[in-house]
Amino acid sequence: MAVERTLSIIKPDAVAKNVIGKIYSRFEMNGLKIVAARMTHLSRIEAEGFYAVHKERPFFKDLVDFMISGPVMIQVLEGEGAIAKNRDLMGATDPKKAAPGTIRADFAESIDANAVHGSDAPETAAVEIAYYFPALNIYSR
Ligand SMILES: Nc1ncnc2c1ncn2[C@@H]1O[C@H](COP(=O)(O)OP(=O)(O)OP(=O)(O)O)[C@@H](O)[C@H]1O
Repeated sequence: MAVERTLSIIKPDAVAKNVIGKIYSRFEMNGLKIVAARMTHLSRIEAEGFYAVHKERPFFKDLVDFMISGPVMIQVLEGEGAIAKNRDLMGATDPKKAAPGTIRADFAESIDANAVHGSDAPETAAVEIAYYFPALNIYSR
């Protein structure tokens, strides 16, 4: 399987719960390396731009309001099959439907406050990584 990179965001609910380290452990224990990371408090413009594909969806305003409600931790994960592996570790979007042992089953409260984001395909991973990290700030390992 090819080595890939994917964009991960630990959302405001999980940052507020103080579980960044626990989530990072899951990445590391499953062969995903953190090759770039940054804590930030997104502006409304940044969050709207990031989720632009969802702008016609009924939940768009709530999603943006939530993403700017507190600091987030944004990272690039690298590893074999990193995109699918991260999605597996995250679990289903709705934590009530997420498999036991996944990040969302263990740390998320609701479909809005669902602890993490992860890119869903190579094309979106490339766009999302470029959105938050200039290439020169990512270290190959
Ligand atoms: N029906 C919904 N009601 C409220 N919020 C929703 C709903 N569907 C999705 N969302 C929110 O919008 C985010 C993006 O939706 P998407 O369908 O891309 O989910 P995802 O791919 O599982 O999650 P993410 O893109 O955050 O990794 C979700 O993580 C969730 O927080």
